[in-house]
Amino acid sequence: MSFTQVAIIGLGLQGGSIGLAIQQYLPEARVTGYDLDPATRARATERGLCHTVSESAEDAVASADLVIFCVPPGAMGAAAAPLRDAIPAHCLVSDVGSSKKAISAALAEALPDHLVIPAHPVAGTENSGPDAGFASLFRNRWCIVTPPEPCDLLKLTSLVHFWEALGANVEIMSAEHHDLVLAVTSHLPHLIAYTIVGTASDLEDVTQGEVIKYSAGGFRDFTRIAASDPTMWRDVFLSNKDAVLTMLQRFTEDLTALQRAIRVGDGEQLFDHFARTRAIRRSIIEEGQDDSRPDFGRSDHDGAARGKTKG
Ligand SMILES: NC(=O)c1ccc[n+]([C@@H]2O[C@H](COP(=O)([O-])OP(=O)(O)OC[C@H]3O[C@@H](n4cnc5c(N)ncnc54)[C@H](O)[C@@H]3O)[C@@H](O)[C@H]2O)c1
Ligand SMILES: O=C(O)C(=O)C[C@]1(C(=O)O)C=C[C@@H](O)C=C1
Repeated sequence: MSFTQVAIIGLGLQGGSIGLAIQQYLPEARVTGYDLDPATRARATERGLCHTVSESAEDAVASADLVIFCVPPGAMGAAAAPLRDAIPAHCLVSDVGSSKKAISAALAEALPDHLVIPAHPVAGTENSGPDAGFASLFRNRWCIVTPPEPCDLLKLTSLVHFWEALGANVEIMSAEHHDLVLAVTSHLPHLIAYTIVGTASDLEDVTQGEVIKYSAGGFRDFTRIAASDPTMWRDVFLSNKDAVLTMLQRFTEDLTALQRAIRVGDGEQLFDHFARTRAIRRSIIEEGQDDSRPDFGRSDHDGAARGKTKG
């Protein structure tokens, strides 16, 4: 079974990219959308992110067979609850939230009469809002699906096929496992970037502006990540608190070990550690997951995707 009427709630980076990707890769499907922000709805209409941008969420979902919530993690429940009666009974509900356990619970509570199969496309940029989306965002990227137990196998298969049609490689796992893995591969790196950029900025008083002025490659990479949307990332950390704190504890211990190696002059430990991490980077590139190459997976990127950072 393939979806013929997809409704997207939230028309920023993720919602806009899904809308454009459906129009490009699933031309037989119709896509409707809604965003709480009237300016975003207007811009979504101008950019053609959906076939129809509705003036109410109820209208957007009225004849949907798939509804995807693409709002910040902390807004999922509030966006879904008023739609309990408006979403057709047979319609599958999903989302794209960056954490899964808390969001799955919020959606299940808001929509107790519907089947909710949460998902997380591990694909994004530091940009947000209706100008940020592009059709090829999901190509060659992972999309992690975290079905409830038990789960309607036909609907699960349809959701997997949907993401594959948009170009993603789909992996299925539990919400708990997702949250642990993403805490270390995505959430912690963002926390580190937010910290180092804040620290460097605070140090500006001491260095009279030189930290920012002379910052080259390494720091610039951190500033890209630290420009990510504050609302979304506040919600990510609050909704994946336990896993992030577990990983942060481990990270702090490892950092302290390196700190000690520097203090006692243990060059061998430093060299061994850096050699190991360099090998990890190289294996990522060999697996074709390096997105530092220009236009990787973004060949039909329409230029608007590097839209301004919101927030
Ligand atoms: N940005 C990324 O790199 C990335 C990657 C994967 C998943 N995600 C997840 O995708 C979701 C959306 O992120 P994004 O980057 O597209 O954010 P975004 O800020 O670009 O878009 C979110 C949109 O949701 C709208 N919104 C907020 N509350 C709403 C409500 N109650 N009803 C309708 N619309 C509402 C906002 O007006 C905004 O336009 C988040 O849950 C995030 O965790 C983000
Ligand atoms: O490429 C980036 O800018 C991202 O931060 C994307 C990224 C990630 O950490 O990999 C961010 C959050 C997500 O939920 C998924 C993807």
